[in-house]
Amino acid sequence: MNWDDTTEPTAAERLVGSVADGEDQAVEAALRPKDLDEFIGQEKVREQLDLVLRAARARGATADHVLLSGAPGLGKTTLSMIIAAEMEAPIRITSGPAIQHAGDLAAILSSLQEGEVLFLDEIHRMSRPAEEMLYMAMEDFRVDVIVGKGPGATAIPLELPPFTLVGATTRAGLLPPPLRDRFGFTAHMEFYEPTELERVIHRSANLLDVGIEADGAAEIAGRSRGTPRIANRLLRRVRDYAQVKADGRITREIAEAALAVYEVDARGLDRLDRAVLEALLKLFGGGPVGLSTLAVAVGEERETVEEVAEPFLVREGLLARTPRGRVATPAAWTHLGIVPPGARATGNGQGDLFGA
Ligand SMILES: Nc1ncnc2c1ncn2[C@@H]1O[C@H](COP(=O)(O)OP(=O)(O)OP(=O)(O)O)[C@@H](O)[C@H]1O
Ligand SMILES: [Mg+2]
Repeated sequence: MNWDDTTEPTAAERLVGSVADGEDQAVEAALRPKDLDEFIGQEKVREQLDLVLRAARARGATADHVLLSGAPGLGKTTLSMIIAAEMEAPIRITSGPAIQHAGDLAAILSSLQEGEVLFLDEIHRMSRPAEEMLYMAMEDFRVDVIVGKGPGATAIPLELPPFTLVGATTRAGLLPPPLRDRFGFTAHMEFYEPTELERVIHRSANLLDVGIEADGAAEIAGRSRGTPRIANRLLRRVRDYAQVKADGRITREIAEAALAVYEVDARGLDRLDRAVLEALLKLFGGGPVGLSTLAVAVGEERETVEEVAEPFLVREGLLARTPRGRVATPAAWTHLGIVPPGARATGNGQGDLFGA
């Protein structure tokens, strides 16, 4: 399998997908917190980063290199911009896939100003030669520029001004250890708690000039899969609904009705997630069942089920991957409101869906 591609497979335009779509990109800049105080949640990361940056400022030095790792939409790009803002330094933004040749990187590095923040998104997707050049740049603030080809090629050493590299990756495990080790500080971003997402939603609603009640924000937060990007996206869709179907104000009822239209359920599962779970429960008695069989049952590609639907179901404790196949957890039966076949003899007063 080719793990080089970090984008999710196409489960076309999922409302609960965590990777940014075009609309997200257009509006996200306006919703980004500008400094550490405004950045919600991630308490540990904020506290540690605050120390790193304060200490550097006090020394009048350039901050150490920072690696940000975490799932899409948790705030890595946002934090990189905050780091630059807190250091009152300019920021240069590029990404691993944009750096094909070591020369591309040399050109960027050699044009950095002293103290500048270089944000290297998707750093795990950089080419090998560029990566090796980066090792030296990070450690010694120096690069060797190769001039000429073949036997006549010579390496010309080039001094660089001190800079701060901020690398971001959704897959820290894919980074070669020599690269990982050259970061002075690594921040692991976690999924957000619902109460934190409520604060994200209130803040965004405020910026978008949308009226929202506490209940309404809580309802959206609970369906946002621990991800600010998804919270902001659901907020925009609920806002649309509130404007068209009501007076524009977001209440719990409005949020529920809007998200029912978009088929995002109370735990943030969408149609695909539910289809997978439903097939597992109804057709295979909760499993174990092989991935391929499950995929055929829901009419999707294996990869779509495995990479798009399953990670969240596993994270939520609704599905388990076992050596014998996929298995539903008790929480899955509860969530879909289906009584497991073995449970009817217990006579606990629940409806018997399977006949007497
Ligand atoms: N802690 C936070 N507080 C408030 N808003 C946040 C926070 N983290 C992220 N956001 C919002 O979520 C959106 C996505 O964040 P961002 O682009 O920084 O994610 P990312 O981790 O860089 O994602 P990707 O891996 O796709 O590049 C932004 O609009 C940002 O405003
Ligand atoms: Mg980003």
